[in-house]
Amino acid sequence: MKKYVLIVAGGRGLRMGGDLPKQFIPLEGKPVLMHTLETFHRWDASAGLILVLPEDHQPYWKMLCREIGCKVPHRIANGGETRFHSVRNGLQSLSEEIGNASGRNEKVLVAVHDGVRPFVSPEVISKCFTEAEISGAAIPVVPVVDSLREFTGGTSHPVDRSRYQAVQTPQVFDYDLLAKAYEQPYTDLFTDDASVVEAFGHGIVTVPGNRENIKITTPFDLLVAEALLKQHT
Ligand SMILES: Nc1ccn([C@@H]2O[C@H](COP(=O)(O)OP(=O)(O)OP(=O)(O)O)[C@@H](O)[C@H]2O)c(=O)n1
Ligand SMILES: C[C@](O)(CO)[C@H](O)COP(=O)(O)O
Repeated sequence: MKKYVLIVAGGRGLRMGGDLPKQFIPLEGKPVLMHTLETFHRWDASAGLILVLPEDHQPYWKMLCREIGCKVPHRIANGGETRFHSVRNGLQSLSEEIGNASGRNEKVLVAVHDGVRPFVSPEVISKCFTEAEISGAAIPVVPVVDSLREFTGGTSHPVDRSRYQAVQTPQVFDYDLLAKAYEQPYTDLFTDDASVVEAFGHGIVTVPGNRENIKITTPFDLLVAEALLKQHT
C-alpha cells in the first residue's frame, strides 16, 4: 500500500490577521507549516508529501526551506480560491505522479491535512490510515467540551452536545474515491473532505482524534501552540 499526505496551506489566514499567512508564522524558530511537515515525516518517512501553497508565496517557502535547512522531501502544488479548490489542485498534481487505478497494482491511500494543525499525534494518523484501508474513508473527531446552543429565527435554545463531535484532520481516503468525489461541483457546504466524499455517496468512519490537534486560526491559538510546543520539546 502506498501512502500520500496532501498538506493544504493555500489559505490567507484572514482570521489571524497580519500580512503573513499563518502557516508561515514562526513557532520556536520554524514556520508552523514546517512543524506539520516534520510531524508527518517522523510518522512515516516513506509517505509521499505534497504541500499546497499560494502561488505567490512559493518562492518565500523555498527560501525558508533553504535558510532552515529543511531535509523533508516534498512536492509543491498551487493553492486555489477555497480549501476545496486547493485540495482539488493537490489531487491533480498527485494524479500526474500515480496515474489511474487501471495502471496500478497497489492500493493508494491519501490523507488530507490542514497545514496549520502541527500537533496531530502519530497514533491518530496511523488509526485514520488503518481504518481508511478497510472502509475507504476515515476522519478524526473529538467530543465537544462546551455546552451548545442553536441560533435560529432570532432566538436560541440548548442542544444535546452528546449528539455532536468536532472534526479534525487528517482525513484519509482511498485515492480513487477521493479523486472522483472531488470532480463534483463546489458548494459552500464542503467545509472538509468528508463532506465531499459523503455527498458523493460514500460513508465515513470516525476515529478518536487528539485534543492537542488544534487548527491554528486566531492569535489566541498561536499562544496555545507555543505552550504545546514547549511541552513537546
Ligand atoms: N484557499 C484555501 C483556504 C484554506 N486552505 C488551507 O486549509 C486549512 C484550513 O483552513 P483555515 O484554517 O480556514 O485557513 P485560512 O483559509 O487560511 O484562514 P481564514 O479562513 O481565517 O482566512 C489551512 O491550512 C489553509 O491554509 C487552503 O489550502 N486553501
Ligand atoms: C477541515 C477542517 O479543519 C475540519 O475541522 C475545517 O472544516 C476547516 O474549516 P475552515 O473553515 O477552512 O477553517
